Amino acid sequence: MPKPAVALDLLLLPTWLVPVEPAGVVFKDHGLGIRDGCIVFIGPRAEALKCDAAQVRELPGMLLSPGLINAHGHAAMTLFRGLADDLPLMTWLEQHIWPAEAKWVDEDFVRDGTNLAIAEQIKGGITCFSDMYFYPKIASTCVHDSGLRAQIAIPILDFPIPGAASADEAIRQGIELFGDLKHHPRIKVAFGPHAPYTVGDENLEKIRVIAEELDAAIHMHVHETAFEVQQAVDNTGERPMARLGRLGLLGPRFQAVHMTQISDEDQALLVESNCSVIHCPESNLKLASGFCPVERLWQAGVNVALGTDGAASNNDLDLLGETRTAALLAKAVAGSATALDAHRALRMATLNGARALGIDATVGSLEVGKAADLVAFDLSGLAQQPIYDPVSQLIYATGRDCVKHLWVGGKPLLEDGRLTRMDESKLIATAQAWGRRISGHNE
Ligand SMILES: CSC[C@H]1O[C@@H](n2cnc3c(O)ncnc32)[C@H](O)[C@@H]1O
Ligand SMILES: [Zn+2]
Repeated sequence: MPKPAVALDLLLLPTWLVPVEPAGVVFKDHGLGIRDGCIVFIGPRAEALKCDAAQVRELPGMLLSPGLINAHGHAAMTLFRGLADDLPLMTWLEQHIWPAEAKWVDEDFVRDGTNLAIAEQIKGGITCFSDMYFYPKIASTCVHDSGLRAQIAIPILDFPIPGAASADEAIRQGIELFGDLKHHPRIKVAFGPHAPYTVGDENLEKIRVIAEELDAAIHMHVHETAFEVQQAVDNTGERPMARLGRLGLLGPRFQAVHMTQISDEDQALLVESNCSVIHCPESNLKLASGFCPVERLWQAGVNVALGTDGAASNNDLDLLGETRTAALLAKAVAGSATALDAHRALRMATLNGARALGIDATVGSLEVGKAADLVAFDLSGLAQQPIYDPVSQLIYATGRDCVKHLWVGGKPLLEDGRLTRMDESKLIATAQAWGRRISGHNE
């Protein structure tokens, strides 16, 4: 008896298929089949063509990979892009960004800024992002409407913030949003204590208890600069990582963003507790914050994911570019050209991000059974020729302008470089109107 043909909604036939898992593999002339939003088939082209596909899409000259995962950012800060450049972290935050946020951030700002960030990220090959910003309920509505996947981290500080008069209020809102979105297929809610220098022990303990009860992730800026660590040691005699360990916050659900300062004791804590580190190399470079020792962490077994940080400290949400920066910087920091090779860099931008966000059973690699979160990069242009290793070409010689198509859960959000659900000219006009208002040029 001949086997019945596999039924597919969509069959994709790229020149190269990079599954990320197994590591280091490139399949040439293979097909990937999607049914009900999931990957149900991966195999040689000849086998793929035997499937019973409702739609077949040839992708000549294209590399199909898992969608990129931007594991740290502040989406609505796109509207502050370029507002305060070339400054160190604390001057940038205390003298420019926090006053601007106090003046401008409201629900409309977050809606417009988040939609702009979502569109930029889709066009850049990102299928999932982590957001940590004010009015998280608004951001989650934007994500829901867009079709993208996201982790929404509830911002918590010891002082009032836009949308929450106290840390207790922010935590209450977080619990409510967590409950509302518990069964959402694309959105996960996490808790986002801002940083060790803005959240005291009392609130950190509350967050630990609630995150434990809900099995929720904790997403936090940690050890971003040497100044942060030195100030904590001077004031308390304890490094922030040691403090977080003592308070019981560290564990596999803990996402430590930045980590440019890592002593042997800090590294041991990361390894023992199985935390993820989220590396934001361009923000760290631009604010002169320091260098995360990515290769050392990777060799020690720490899961290192990648983030852009907000557009006010980067100044773009280009995770492909960020991956290139990470790969180059890792070599300089390790003093070794073999550090973070192109294949591992792509893994960091995909599967490691999924693992950090606790969604690696669903996304992060091209495997049968996972959701069809995919990006197709066009490598047929002259700047990519000739092609010896398509992954090397993607990381070292390709820009986000080569992103052609993108799917989340099998749904197309980008077709031939065009957004399918968002109006690009409206997004640009809205951002420009905010720019005129913020810069005081609003006649
Ligand atoms: C509570 S999250 C939003 C809060 O964080 C600020 N922020 C943006 N980028 C950074 C960074 O790199 N380090 C510390 N804080 C940052 C943002 O402006 C909001 O106030
Ligand atoms: Zn940040």
